[in-house]
Amino acid sequence: MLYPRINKARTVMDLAGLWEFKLGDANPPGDTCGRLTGGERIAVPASYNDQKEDPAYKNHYGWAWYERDIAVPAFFKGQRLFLRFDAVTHKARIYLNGRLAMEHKGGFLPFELEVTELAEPGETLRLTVAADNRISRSTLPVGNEDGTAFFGSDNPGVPSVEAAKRWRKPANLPNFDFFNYAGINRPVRLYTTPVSCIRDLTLTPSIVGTDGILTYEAQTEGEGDVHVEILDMEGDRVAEAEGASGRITIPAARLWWPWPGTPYLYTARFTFGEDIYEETFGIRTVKVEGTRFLINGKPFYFKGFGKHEDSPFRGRGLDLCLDVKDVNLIHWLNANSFRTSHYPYAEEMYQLCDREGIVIIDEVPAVGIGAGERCNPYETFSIREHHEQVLRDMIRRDKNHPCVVMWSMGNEPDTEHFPESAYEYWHSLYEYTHTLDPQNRPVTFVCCQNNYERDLVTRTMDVVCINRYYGWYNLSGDLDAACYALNMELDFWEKTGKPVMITEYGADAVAGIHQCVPEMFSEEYQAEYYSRQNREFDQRPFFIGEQVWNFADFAAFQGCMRVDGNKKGLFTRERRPKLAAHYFRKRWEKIPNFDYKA
Ligand SMILES: CCCCCC[C@@H]1NC[C@@H](O)[C@H](O)[C@H]1C(=O)O
Repeated sequence: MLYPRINKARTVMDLAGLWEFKLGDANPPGDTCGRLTGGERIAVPASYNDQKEDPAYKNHYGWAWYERDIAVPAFFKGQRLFLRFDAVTHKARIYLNGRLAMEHKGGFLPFELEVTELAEPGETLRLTVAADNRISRSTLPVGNEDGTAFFGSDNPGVPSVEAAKRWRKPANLPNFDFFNYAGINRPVRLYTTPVSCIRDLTLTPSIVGTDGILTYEAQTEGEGDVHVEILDMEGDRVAEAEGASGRITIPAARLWWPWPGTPYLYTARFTFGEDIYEETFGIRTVKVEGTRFLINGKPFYFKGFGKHEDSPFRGRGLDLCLDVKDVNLIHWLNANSFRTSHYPYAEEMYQLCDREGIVIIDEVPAVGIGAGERCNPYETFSIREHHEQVLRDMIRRDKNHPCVVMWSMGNEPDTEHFPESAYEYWHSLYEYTHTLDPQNRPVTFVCCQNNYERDLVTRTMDVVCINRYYGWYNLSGDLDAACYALNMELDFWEKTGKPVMITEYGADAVAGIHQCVPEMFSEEYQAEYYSRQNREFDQRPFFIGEQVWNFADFAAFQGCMRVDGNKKGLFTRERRPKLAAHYFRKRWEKIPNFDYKA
Protein backbone atom coordinates (compact mmCIF):
# COMPACT_ATOMS: atom_id res chain seq x y z
CA MET A 1 0.00 0.00 0.00
CA LEU A 2 1.69 3.22 -1.15
CA TYR A 3 2.27 6.14 1.20
CA PRO A 4 0.44 9.29 -0.01
CA ARG A 5 2.81 11.62 -1.85
CA ILE A 6 2.48 15.02 -3.52
CA ASN A 7 4.03 15.42 -7.00
CA LYS A 8 3.07 16.89 -10.35
CA ALA A 9 0.50 14.12 -10.88
CA ARG A 10 -0.81 13.65 -7.34
CA THR A 11 -1.89 15.76 -4.44
CA VAL A 12 -2.59 15.10 -0.76
CA MET A 13 -5.00 16.86 1.60
CA ASP A 14 -4.03 16.24 5.21
CA LEU A 15 -7.09 16.23 7.46
CA ALA A 16 -5.18 16.92 10.68
CA GLY A 17 -6.71 19.47 12.98
CA LEU A 18 -9.59 19.98 15.40
CA TRP A 19 -12.45 17.58 14.85
CA GLU A 20 -15.79 17.28 16.68
CA PHE A 21 -15.65 14.46 19.23
CA LYS A 22 -18.02 12.59 21.49
CA LEU A 23 -17.66 9.45 23.56
CA GLY A 24 -20.18 6.78 22.59
CA ASP A 25 -21.12 3.55 24.29
CA ALA A 26 -20.66 -0.14 23.63
CA ASN A 27 -23.68 -0.47 21.35
CA PRO A 28 -22.75 -1.29 17.75
CA PRO A 29 -23.19 1.79 15.54
CA GLY A 30 -25.70 1.50 12.71
CA ASP A 31 -25.27 1.84 8.96
CA THR A 32 -26.21 5.52 9.04
CA CYS A 33 -25.51 8.35 11.46
CA GLY A 34 -26.81 11.89 11.85
CA ARG A 35 -24.52 14.89 12.23
CA LEU A 36 -22.58 14.77 15.50
CA THR A 37 -24.10 17.21 17.98
CA GLY A 38 -23.10 18.26 21.49
CA GLY A 39 -19.51 17.24 20.89
CA GLU A 40 -16.23 18.69 22.12
CA ARG A 41 -13.08 19.53 20.22
CA ILE A 42 -10.34 16.88 19.81
CA ALA A 43 -6.96 16.97 18.10
CA VAL A 44 -6.37 14.54 15.23
CA PRO A 45 -4.04 12.66 14.98
CA ALA A 46 -3.64 11.72 18.64
CA SER A 47 -5.18 9.33 21.15
CA TYR A 48 -8.21 10.86 22.85
CA ASN A 49 -7.50 9.43 26.33
CA ASP A 50 -5.15 12.13 27.67
CA GLN A 51 -6.62 15.15 25.85
CA LYS A 52 -8.93 15.94 28.73
CA GLU A 53 -8.58 15.40 32.48
CA ASP A 54 -11.66 13.24 32.59
CA PRO A 55 -11.82 9.59 33.71
CA ALA A 56 -14.47 9.08 31.04
CA TYR A 57 -11.80 9.86 28.38
CA LYS A 58 -8.99 8.00 30.11
CA ASN A 59 -10.90 4.82 30.88
CA HIS A 60 -13.44 4.79 28.06
CA TYR A 61 -14.83 1.42 27.01
CA GLY A 62 -16.56 1.23 23.63
CA TRP A 63 -17.07 3.51 20.64
CA ALA A 64 -15.94 7.13 20.30
CA TRP A 65 -17.21 9.44 17.55
CA TYR A 66 -15.19 11.88 15.45
CA GLU A 67 -16.52 14.16 12.73
CA ARG A 68 -15.38 16.92 10.38
CA ASP A 69 -16.43 18.41 7.08
CA ILE A 70 -14.14 18.24 4.07
CA ALA A 71 -14.46 20.91 1.39
CA VAL A 72 -13.44 18.88 -1.65
CA PRO A 73 -11.55 21.23 -4.04
CA ALA A 74 -13.19 21.65 -7.44
CA PHE A 75 -9.80 21.10 -9.11
CA PHE A 76 -9.90 17.48 -7.89
CA LYS A 77 -12.40 16.91 -10.71
CA GLY A 78 -11.28 14.21 -13.15
CA GLN A 79 -8.95 12.64 -10.59
CA ARG A 80 -9.40 9.48 -8.55
CA LEU A 81 -9.92 10.29 -4.87
CA PHE A 82 -8.84 8.07 -1.97
CA LEU A 83 -9.44 8.49 1.76
CA ARG A 84 -6.60 6.92 3.75
CA PHE A 85 -6.45 6.26 7.50
CA ASP A 86 -2.94 5.46 8.73
CA ALA A 87 -4.30 3.94 11.96
CA VAL A 88 -7.55 3.99 13.91
CA THR A 89 -7.30 2.02 17.16
CA HIS A 90 -8.67 -0.61 17.45
CA LYS A 91 -11.74 -0.87 15.17
CA ALA A 92 -13.20 1.75 12.82
CA ARG A 93 -16.47 2.43 11.02
CA ILE A 94 -16.22 5.17 8.38
CA TYR A 95 -19.31 7.20 7.36
CA LEU A 96 -19.51 9.59 4.41
CA ASN A 97 -22.42 12.04 4.56
CA GLY A 98 -23.87 9.83 7.28
CA ARG A 99 -23.75 6.55 5.36
CA LEU A 100 -21.44 3.68 6.37
CA ALA A 101 -18.74 3.37 3.71
CA MET A 102 -16.13 1.09 5.31
CA GLU A 103 -15.22 -0.89 8.41
CA HIS A 104 -11.76 -1.93 9.52
CA LYS A 105 -10.37 -4.07 12.36
CA GLY A 106 -6.80 -3.55 13.60
CA GLY A 107 -5.43 -0.47 15.27
CA PHE A 108 -1.89 -0.07 13.89
CA LEU A 109 -1.97 -0.39 10.10
CA PRO A 110 -3.40 1.73 7.29
CA PHE A 111 -6.61 1.22 5.36
CA GLU A 112 -8.16 3.26 2.59
CA LEU A 113 -11.26 3.53 0.43
CA GLU A 114 -11.79 5.08 -2.98
CA VAL A 115 -14.27 7.97 -2.72
CA THR A 116 -14.17 9.18 -6.35
CA GLU A 117 -17.90 8.52 -6.74
CA LEU A 118 -18.77 9.69 -3.21
CA ALA A 119 -16.80 12.92 -2.75
CA GLU A 120 -18.09 15.46 -5.32
CA PRO A 121 -15.32 18.01 -6.15
CA GLY A 122 -16.55 21.47 -5.23
CA GLU A 123 -18.94 20.03 -2.63
CA THR A 124 -18.56 19.46 1.13
CA LEU A 125 -18.21 15.90 2.40
CA ARG A 126 -19.16 15.02 5.98
CA LEU A 127 -16.67 12.49 7.34
CA THR A 128 -17.62 10.62 10.53
CA VAL A 129 -15.36 8.05 12.19
CA ALA A 130 -16.48 5.69 14.94
CA ALA A 131 -13.54 4.13 16.81
CA ASP A 132 -13.96 1.14 19.14
CA ASN A 133 -11.26 0.70 21.79
CA ARG A 134 -12.43 -2.62 23.19
CA ILE A 135 -9.98 -5.50 23.46
CA SER A 136 -10.84 -9.12 24.02
CA ARG A 137 -9.77 -12.67 23.24
CA SER A 138 -10.64 -11.99 19.60
CA THR A 139 -8.53 -8.87 19.18
CA LEU A 140 -4.80 -8.19 18.80
CA PRO A 141 -3.58 -6.99 21.26
CA VAL A 142 -5.51 -9.37 23.50
CA GLY A 143 -7.80 -8.26 26.33
CA ASN A 144 -8.75 -10.48 29.24
CA GLU A 145 -12.47 -11.22 29.44
CA ASP A 146 -12.46 -11.96 33.14
CA GLY A 147 -10.21 -11.60 36.14
CA THR A 148 -7.55 -8.94 35.95
CA ALA A 149 -5.27 -7.13 33.53
CA PHE A 150 -1.60 -8.04 32.92
CA PHE A 151 0.18 -8.14 36.26
CA GLY A 152 -3.09 -7.15 37.89
CA SER A 153 -3.24 -8.12 41.54
CA ASP A 154 -6.27 -10.02 42.76
CA ASN A 155 -7.68 -11.92 45.71
CA PRO A 156 -9.74 -14.45 43.80
CA GLY A 157 -12.47 -16.23 45.72
CA VAL A 158 -12.97 -13.52 48.30
CA PRO A 159 -16.78 -13.07 48.20
CA SER A 160 -16.68 -9.29 48.30
CA VAL A 161 -14.01 -9.07 45.60
CA GLU A 162 -15.85 -11.49 43.33
CA ALA A 163 -19.09 -9.63 43.92
CA ALA A 164 -17.44 -6.31 43.05
CA LYS A 165 -15.99 -7.76 39.87
CA ARG A 166 -19.50 -8.77 38.83
CA TRP A 167 -20.94 -5.44 39.91
CA ARG A 168 -18.50 -3.08 38.22
CA LYS A 169 -19.07 -1.68 34.70
CA PRO A 170 -17.45 -3.54 31.78
CA ALA A 171 -13.89 -2.30 31.24
CA ASN A 172 -10.85 -3.16 29.16
CA LEU A 173 -8.48 -5.60 30.89
CA PRO A 174 -5.31 -5.47 28.77
CA ASN A 175 -3.36 -8.72 28.79
CA PHE A 176 -0.34 -6.57 27.91
CA ASP A 177 1.79 -3.98 29.63
CA PHE A 178 1.07 -0.69 27.85
CA PHE A 179 -1.81 1.75 28.20
CA ASN A 180 -4.67 1.02 25.80
CA TYR A 181 -4.50 4.38 24.04
CA ALA A 182 -7.14 4.63 21.32
CA GLY A 183 -8.69 6.79 18.64
CA ILE A 184 -7.45 8.30 15.39
CA ASN A 185 -3.81 7.88 16.34
CA ARG A 186 -2.23 8.57 12.93
CA PRO A 187 -2.93 10.87 9.95
CA VAL A 188 -6.08 10.87 7.85
CA ARG A 189 -5.57 12.06 4.27
CA LEU A 190 -7.59 12.59 1.11
CA TYR A 191 -5.31 12.03 -1.87
CA THR A 192 -5.70 12.10 -5.64
CA THR A 193 -4.24 10.09 -8.49
CA PRO A 194 -4.77 10.27 -12.24
CA VAL A 195 -7.48 7.95 -13.55
CA SER A 196 -4.80 5.47 -14.69
CA CYS A 197 -2.51 5.07 -11.74
CA ILE A 198 0.08 3.06 -9.87
CA ARG A 199 -1.47 1.22 -6.91
CA ASP A 200 1.50 -0.65 -5.42
CA LEU A 201 5.22 -1.24 -5.92
CA THR A 202 7.43 -4.13 -4.86
CA LEU A 203 11.18 -3.48 -4.80
CA THR A 204 13.49 -6.42 -4.09
CA PRO A 205 17.22 -5.64 -3.95
CA SER A 206 20.12 -8.07 -4.35
CA ILE A 207 23.88 -7.82 -4.84
CA VAL A 208 25.93 -9.47 -7.62
CA GLY A 209 29.61 -8.69 -7.28
CA THR A 210 29.74 -4.91 -7.02
CA ASP A 211 26.47 -4.40 -8.85
CA GLY A 212 23.09 -3.85 -7.27
CA ILE A 213 20.17 -5.71 -8.83
CA LEU A 214 16.66 -4.33 -8.34
CA THR A 215 13.84 -6.73 -9.11
CA TYR A 216 10.67 -4.68 -9.32
CA GLU A 217 6.96 -5.07 -9.89
CA ALA A 218 4.44 -2.27 -10.38
CA GLN A 219 0.75 -2.93 -9.76
CA THR A 220 -1.26 -0.53 -11.92
CA GLU A 221 -4.89 0.22 -12.82
CA GLY A 222 -5.99 1.66 -16.17
CA GLU A 223 -4.11 2.25 -19.42
CA GLY A 224 -0.45 3.08 -19.90
CA ASP A 225 3.12 1.82 -20.00
CA VAL A 226 5.41 1.60 -17.01
CA HIS A 227 8.72 3.39 -17.20
CA VAL A 228 11.27 3.22 -14.34
CA GLU A 229 14.25 5.46 -13.68
CA ILE A 230 16.75 4.83 -10.89
CA LEU A 231 18.22 7.99 -9.38
CA ASP A 232 21.19 8.16 -7.02
CA MET A 233 21.31 10.43 -3.98
CA GLU A 234 22.59 13.28 -6.14
CA GLY A 235 19.48 12.94 -8.33
CA ASP A 236 21.43 11.59 -11.32
CA ARG A 237 19.88 8.76 -13.34
CA VAL A 238 21.98 5.59 -13.02
CA ALA A 239 19.63 3.09 -14.73
CA GLU A 240 16.21 2.79 -16.33
CA ALA A 241 13.79 0.16 -17.65
CA GLU A 242 10.39 -0.32 -19.32
CA GLY A 243 7.62 -2.66 -18.27
CA ALA A 244 5.47 -3.38 -15.22
CA SER A 245 8.06 -5.79 -13.85
CA GLY A 246 11.69 -6.59 -14.42
CA ARG A 247 15.27 -6.50 -13.14
CA ILE A 248 17.50 -3.45 -13.25
CA THR A 249 21.27 -3.53 -12.81
CA ILE A 250 22.84 -0.66 -10.89
CA PRO A 251 26.55 -0.76 -11.69
CA ALA A 252 28.98 -0.27 -8.79
CA ALA A 253 26.04 0.22 -6.44
CA ARG A 254 26.37 2.09 -3.15
CA LEU A 255 25.04 -0.23 -0.42
CA TRP A 256 22.68 0.58 2.44
CA TRP A 257 24.63 0.24 5.70
CA PRO A 258 23.42 0.77 9.28
CA TRP A 259 24.65 3.95 10.97
CA PRO A 260 27.46 5.01 11.45
CA GLY A 261 27.93 3.40 8.02
CA THR A 262 26.26 5.17 5.09
CA PRO A 263 22.58 4.18 4.63
CA TYR A 264 22.68 4.91 0.92
CA LEU A 265 19.23 5.35 -0.65
CA TYR A 266 18.30 5.26 -4.31
CA THR A 267 15.02 6.52 -5.72
CA ALA A 268 12.93 4.50 -8.14
CA ARG A 269 10.84 6.93 -10.18
CA PHE A 270 7.87 5.13 -11.78
CA THR A 271 5.72 6.72 -14.47
CA PHE A 272 2.52 5.16 -15.78
CA GLY A 273 0.43 7.22 -18.17
CA GLU A 274 0.15 10.59 -16.38
CA ASP A 275 0.91 9.08 -12.97
CA ILE A 276 4.23 9.39 -11.21
CA TYR A 277 5.37 7.75 -7.97
CA GLU A 278 8.84 7.83 -6.39
CA GLU A 279 9.87 5.20 -3.84
CA THR A 280 13.25 5.15 -2.10
CA PHE A 281 15.04 1.85 -1.56
CA GLY A 282 18.37 0.52 -0.35
CA ILE A 283 20.65 -2.07 -1.89
CA ARG A 284 21.28 -4.44 1.00
CA THR A 285 20.88 -8.12 1.77
CA VAL A 286 19.80 -9.86 4.97
CA LYS A 287 20.46 -13.51 5.75
CA VAL A 288 20.83 -15.90 8.69
CA GLU A 289 23.80 -18.21 8.25
CA GLY A 290 24.64 -20.62 11.06
CA THR A 291 24.60 -18.57 14.23
CA ARG A 292 25.20 -15.31 12.40
CA PHE A 293 22.81 -12.57 11.24
CA LEU A 294 24.32 -11.17 8.02
CA ILE A 295 23.66 -7.76 6.56
CA ASN A 296 25.44 -7.39 3.22
CA GLY A 297 27.25 -10.62 4.07
CA LYS A 298 28.74 -9.31 7.32
CA PRO A 299 27.77 -10.56 10.81
CA PHE A 300 25.65 -7.86 12.48
CA TYR A 301 25.32 -7.29 16.25
CA PHE A 302 22.04 -5.70 17.43
CA LYS A 303 22.50 -2.85 19.93
CA GLY A 304 19.19 -1.35 20.88
CA PHE A 305 15.81 -1.69 22.52
CA GLY A 306 12.18 -2.35 22.55
CA LYS A 307 10.33 0.95 22.24
CA HIS A 308 6.74 2.21 22.39
CA GLU A 309 4.83 4.91 20.59
CA ASP A 310 4.02 6.75 23.75
CA SER A 311 4.10 10.37 24.88
CA PRO A 312 2.29 12.66 27.27
CA PHE A 313 -0.83 14.28 25.80
CA ARG A 314 -0.69 12.46 22.43
CA GLY A 315 -0.72 8.99 23.97
CA ARG A 316 0.02 6.67 21.03
CA GLY A 317 -0.62 9.42 18.50
CA LEU A 318 1.96 10.23 15.84
CA ASP A 319 4.59 12.62 17.17
CA LEU A 320 7.18 13.36 14.48
CA CYS A 321 9.15 15.66 16.76
CA LEU A 322 9.49 12.86 19.32
CA ASP A 323 10.44 10.37 16.59
CA VAL A 324 13.25 12.66 15.42
CA LYS A 325 14.33 13.19 19.03
CA ASP A 326 14.35 9.42 19.67
CA VAL A 327 16.39 8.69 16.53
CA ASN A 328 18.92 11.31 17.62
CA LEU A 329 19.05 9.71 21.06
CA ILE A 330 19.59 6.32 19.40
CA HIS A 331 22.63 7.87 17.71
CA TRP A 332 23.70 9.47 21.00
CA LEU A 333 23.58 6.02 22.59
CA ASN A 334 25.71 4.51 19.76
CA ALA A 335 22.82 2.09 19.24
CA ASN A 336 21.82 0.67 15.84
CA SER A 337 18.37 -0.93 16.12
CA PHE A 338 15.01 -1.35 17.81
CA ARG A 339 12.00 -3.63 17.72
CA THR A 340 8.61 -2.04 17.02
CA SER A 341 7.23 -3.52 20.25
CA HIS A 342 4.39 -4.44 20.28
CA TYR A 343 2.77 -3.24 17.05
CA PRO A 344 3.82 -1.74 13.70
CA TYR A 345 4.81 1.90 14.17
CA ALA A 346 3.86 4.90 12.01
CA GLU A 347 5.31 4.77 8.47
CA GLU A 348 7.16 8.04 9.04
CA MET A 349 9.39 6.28 11.60
CA TYR A 350 10.48 3.68 9.03
CA GLN A 351 11.15 6.45 6.48
CA LEU A 352 13.31 8.17 9.10
CA CYS A 353 15.15 4.94 9.95
CA ASP A 354 15.81 4.23 6.25
CA ARG A 355 17.58 7.58 6.06
CA GLU A 356 19.30 7.37 9.44
CA GLY A 357 20.52 3.77 9.10
CA ILE A 358 18.60 2.42 12.09
CA VAL A 359 17.75 -1.31 11.82
CA ILE A 360 14.18 -2.39 12.65
CA ILE A 361 12.59 -5.65 13.76
CA ASP A 362 8.96 -5.14 12.69
CA GLU A 363 6.30 -6.65 14.99
CA VAL A 364 2.55 -7.20 14.71
CA PRO A 365 0.27 -6.50 17.72
CA ALA A 366 0.07 -10.19 18.70
CA VAL A 367 0.69 -9.65 22.39
CA GLY A 368 -1.17 -11.16 25.32
CA ILE A 369 -1.75 -14.61 23.77
CA GLY A 370 -1.95 -16.71 26.88
CA ALA A 371 -3.81 -17.24 30.12
CA GLY A 372 -1.49 -19.51 32.04
CA GLU A 373 -2.26 -23.15 32.62
CA ARG A 374 -5.98 -22.56 33.11
CA CYS A 375 -6.83 -22.30 29.42
CA ASN A 376 -5.31 -23.13 26.06
CA PRO A 377 -5.28 -19.87 24.07
CA TYR A 378 -4.89 -21.76 20.81
CA GLU A 379 -8.26 -23.39 21.41
CA THR A 380 -10.11 -20.59 23.19
CA PHE A 381 -8.88 -17.34 21.61
CA SER A 382 -10.26 -16.52 18.14
CA ILE A 383 -7.32 -14.60 16.71
CA ARG A 384 -5.79 -16.67 13.90
CA GLU A 385 -7.57 -15.09 10.95
CA HIS A 386 -6.86 -11.59 12.24
CA HIS A 387 -3.27 -12.59 13.04
CA GLU A 388 -2.73 -13.59 9.42
CA GLN A 389 -4.43 -10.36 8.29
CA VAL A 390 -2.12 -8.10 10.32
CA LEU A 391 0.93 -10.00 9.09
CA ARG A 392 -0.23 -9.47 5.48
CA ASP A 393 -0.98 -5.80 6.10
CA MET A 394 2.31 -5.13 7.91
CA ILE A 395 4.46 -6.78 5.21
CA ARG A 396 2.43 -5.21 2.40
CA ARG A 397 3.03 -1.78 3.99
CA ASP A 398 6.70 -2.17 5.04
CA LYS A 399 8.16 -4.55 2.44
CA ASN A 400 10.29 -1.94 0.62
CA HIS A 401 12.03 -0.44 3.68
CA PRO A 402 15.77 -1.34 3.83
CA CYS A 403 15.72 -0.64 7.59
CA VAL A 404 13.37 -3.61 8.18
CA VAL A 405 15.53 -6.73 8.53
CA MET A 406 13.26 -9.19 10.36
CA TRP A 407 9.54 -9.82 11.04
CA SER A 408 8.29 -10.61 14.53
CA MET A 409 5.01 -12.51 14.57
CA GLY A 410 4.29 -11.52 18.14
CA ASN A 411 5.44 -10.97 21.69
CA GLU A 412 5.54 -13.41 24.60
CA PRO A 413 2.80 -15.88 23.74
CA ASP A 414 2.30 -18.89 25.98
CA THR A 415 4.40 -21.68 24.50
CA GLU A 416 5.02 -23.77 27.60
CA HIS A 417 1.63 -24.77 29.04
CA PHE A 418 0.28 -26.31 25.80
CA PRO A 419 3.49 -26.91 23.83
CA GLU A 420 2.00 -29.00 21.02
CA SER A 421 -0.86 -26.53 20.39
CA ALA A 422 1.63 -23.71 20.46
CA TYR A 423 3.91 -25.43 17.96
CA GLU A 424 0.99 -26.15 15.62
CA TYR A 425 -0.15 -22.52 15.75
CA TRP A 426 3.20 -20.80 15.45
CA HIS A 427 5.06 -23.06 13.06
CA SER A 428 2.33 -22.84 10.40
CA LEU A 429 2.22 -19.08 10.94
CA TYR A 430 6.00 -18.91 10.56
CA GLU A 431 5.79 -20.72 7.22
CA TYR A 432 2.91 -18.48 6.15
CA THR A 433 4.83 -15.32 7.04
CA HIS A 434 7.78 -16.40 4.92
CA THR A 435 5.49 -16.59 1.90
CA LEU A 436 4.39 -12.96 2.34
CA ASP A 437 7.73 -11.21 2.01
CA PRO A 438 9.22 -10.74 -1.50
CA GLN A 439 12.61 -10.26 0.20
CA ASN A 440 12.09 -13.39 2.35
CA ARG A 441 13.60 -11.77 5.42
CA PRO A 442 14.15 -13.81 8.61
CA VAL A 443 11.01 -14.48 10.67
CA THR A 444 10.84 -14.79 14.43
CA PHE A 445 8.66 -14.21 17.43
CA VAL A 446 9.70 -13.03 20.87
CA CYS A 447 9.66 -15.59 23.65
CA CYS A 448 8.74 -14.70 27.23
CA GLN A 449 10.50 -15.96 30.34
CA ASN A 450 9.39 -19.56 30.36
CA ASN A 451 10.35 -23.18 30.73
CA TYR A 452 12.53 -23.15 27.66
CA GLU A 453 12.89 -26.94 27.79
CA ARG A 454 9.12 -27.36 27.22
CA ASP A 455 8.91 -24.64 24.58
CA LEU A 456 8.90 -26.31 21.16
CA VAL A 457 8.44 -23.10 19.18
CA THR A 458 11.25 -20.65 19.96
CA ARG A 459 13.96 -23.05 18.85
CA THR A 460 12.33 -23.30 15.38
CA MET A 461 12.54 -19.58 14.59
CA ASP A 462 15.17 -18.14 12.23
CA VAL A 463 16.57 -16.16 15.18
CA VAL A 464 15.92 -17.11 18.81
CA CYS A 465 14.62 -13.92 20.44
CA ILE A 466 14.27 -14.20 24.22
CA ASN A 467 12.87 -11.82 26.82
CA ARG A 468 14.46 -12.58 30.18
CA TYR A 469 14.25 -10.83 33.51
CA TYR A 470 16.71 -12.72 35.70
CA GLY A 471 17.30 -10.51 38.71
CA TRP A 472 13.99 -8.68 38.34
CA TYR A 473 10.83 -10.82 38.06
CA ASN A 474 12.76 -13.77 39.46
CA LEU A 475 15.84 -13.99 41.68
CA SER A 476 14.90 -10.41 42.43
CA GLY A 477 17.78 -8.24 43.54
CA ASP A 478 20.30 -11.10 43.35
CA LEU A 479 22.50 -10.53 40.33
CA ASP A 480 24.86 -13.38 41.22
CA ALA A 481 22.01 -15.88 41.10
CA ALA A 482 20.61 -14.09 38.04
CA CYS A 483 23.86 -14.58 36.12
CA TYR A 484 24.05 -18.20 37.24
CA ALA A 485 20.56 -18.85 35.86
CA LEU A 486 21.24 -16.85 32.71
CA ASN A 487 24.32 -18.90 31.93
CA MET A 488 22.46 -22.15 32.50
CA GLU A 489 19.87 -21.08 29.95
CA LEU A 490 22.52 -19.83 27.49
CA ASP A 491 24.12 -23.28 27.69
CA PHE A 492 20.75 -24.68 26.58
CA TRP A 493 20.46 -22.31 23.61
CA GLU A 494 24.05 -22.92 22.53
CA LYS A 495 23.01 -26.46 21.59
CA THR A 496 20.35 -25.27 19.11
CA GLY A 497 22.94 -23.91 16.69
CA LYS A 498 20.71 -20.85 16.12
CA PRO A 499 21.63 -17.18 16.47
CA VAL A 500 20.27 -15.95 19.81
CA MET A 501 19.55 -12.39 20.90
CA ILE A 502 17.88 -10.90 23.88
CA THR A 503 14.95 -8.72 22.86
CA GLU A 504 13.99 -7.69 26.38
CA TYR A 505 15.84 -7.50 29.65
CA GLY A 506 15.58 -4.73 32.20
CA ALA A 507 14.78 -3.38 35.60
CA ASP A 508 12.45 -0.61 36.67
CA ALA A 509 14.41 2.44 37.84
CA VAL A 510 12.57 5.45 39.18
CA ALA A 511 14.70 8.39 38.02
CA GLY A 512 16.27 10.08 41.03
CA ILE A 513 16.37 7.04 43.30
CA HIS A 514 20.06 6.43 44.04
CA GLN A 515 21.86 3.99 46.31
CA CYS A 516 25.55 3.30 46.96
CA VAL A 517 24.70 -0.41 47.26
CA PRO A 518 22.42 -0.97 44.23
CA GLU A 519 18.91 -2.11 45.11
CA MET A 520 15.87 -2.61 42.90
CA PHE A 521 14.17 0.54 41.57
CA SER A 522 17.38 2.56 41.90
CA GLU A 523 19.26 3.84 38.86
CA GLU A 524 22.37 2.09 40.15
CA TYR A 525 20.62 -1.30 40.20
CA GLN A 526 19.39 -0.84 36.63
CA ALA A 527 22.92 -0.06 35.43
CA GLU A 528 24.45 -2.90 37.48
CA TYR A 529 21.78 -5.32 36.20
CA TYR A 530 22.89 -4.59 32.63
CA SER A 531 26.62 -4.52 33.15
CA ARG A 532 26.58 -7.89 34.94
CA GLN A 533 24.43 -9.64 32.31
CA ASN A 534 26.20 -8.09 29.32
CA ARG A 535 29.44 -9.54 30.63
CA GLU A 536 27.85 -13.00 30.30
CA PHE A 537 26.52 -12.31 26.80
CA ASP A 538 29.99 -11.24 25.68
CA GLN A 539 31.28 -14.75 26.35
CA ARG A 540 28.89 -16.33 23.84
CA PRO A 541 29.81 -16.25 20.11
CA PHE A 542 26.28 -17.33 19.05
CA PHE A 543 24.78 -14.36 20.91
CA ILE A 544 24.07 -11.71 18.25
CA GLY A 545 22.40 -8.85 20.03
CA GLU A 546 21.14 -6.99 23.05
CA GLN A 547 17.92 -5.00 22.97
CA VAL A 548 17.04 -3.58 26.36
CA TRP A 549 13.54 -3.07 27.72
CA ASN A 550 12.78 -0.25 27.30
CA PHE A 551 14.14 2.77 25.43
CA ALA A 552 12.03 5.07 27.65
CA ASP A 553 9.53 4.95 30.52
CA PHE A 554 5.99 4.59 29.22
CA ALA A 555 2.36 4.63 30.31
CA ALA A 556 0.85 1.32 31.43
CA PHE A 557 -2.43 0.07 32.84
CA GLN A 558 -2.96 0.87 36.52
CA GLY A 559 -1.74 -1.84 38.90
CA CYS A 560 0.35 -2.34 41.99
CA MET A 561 3.30 -3.36 39.81
CA ARG A 562 3.38 -0.01 38.01
CA VAL A 563 4.50 3.27 39.58
CA ASP A 564 2.98 5.84 37.23
CA GLY A 565 3.70 3.50 34.34
CA ASN A 566 6.56 1.21 33.44
CA LYS A 567 9.90 2.62 34.63
CA LYS A 568 12.29 0.28 32.78
CA GLY A 569 13.34 3.04 30.38
CA LEU A 570 16.96 4.04 29.82
CA PHE A 571 15.34 7.43 29.55
CA THR A 572 12.44 8.92 31.46
CA ARG A 573 9.25 9.52 29.48
CA GLU A 574 10.50 13.09 28.98
CA ARG A 575 13.74 11.63 27.51
CA ARG A 576 16.04 12.49 30.44
CA PRO A 577 18.86 9.90 30.66
CA LYS A 578 19.22 7.61 33.67
CA LEU A 579 22.59 6.18 34.72
CA ALA A 580 21.99 3.13 32.50
CA ALA A 581 21.77 5.36 29.41
CA HIS A 582 25.25 6.73 30.10
CA TYR A 583 26.49 3.16 30.73
CA PHE A 584 25.18 1.92 27.38
CA ARG A 585 26.50 4.96 25.52
CA LYS A 586 30.01 4.03 26.67
CA ARG A 587 29.50 0.28 26.13
CA TRP A 588 28.03 0.57 22.66
CA GLU A 589 30.67 3.06 21.51
CA LYS A 590 33.14 0.17 21.72
CA ILE A 591 30.94 -2.45 20.06
CA PRO A 592 31.05 -2.35 16.24
CA ASN A 593 27.97 -3.07 14.11
CA PHE A 594 29.81 -5.94 12.42
CA ASP A 595 32.27 -8.68 13.30
CA TYR A 596 31.80 -8.23 17.06
CA LYS A 597 33.20 -11.42 18.65
CA ALA A 598 34.36 -12.48 15.16
C1 LIG B 1 6.75 -13.16 34.73
C2 LIG B 1 7.66 -12.56 33.76
C3 LIG B 1 6.93 -11.67 32.78
C4 LIG B 1 7.89 -10.70 32.13
C5 LIG B 1 7.19 -9.82 31.13
C6 LIG B 1 8.00 -8.60 30.90
C7 LIG B 1 7.28 -7.71 29.93
N1 LIG B 1 7.51 -8.07 28.55
C8 LIG B 1 6.60 -7.41 27.65
C9 LIG B 1 6.61 -5.90 27.86
O1 LIG B 1 5.55 -5.33 27.12
C10 LIG B 1 6.48 -5.52 29.34
O2 LIG B 1 6.53 -4.13 29.50
C11 LIG B 1 7.60 -6.23 30.11
C12 LIG B 1 7.60 -5.74 31.56
O3 LIG B 1 6.85 -6.26 32.35
O4 LIG B 1 8.34 -4.78 31.84
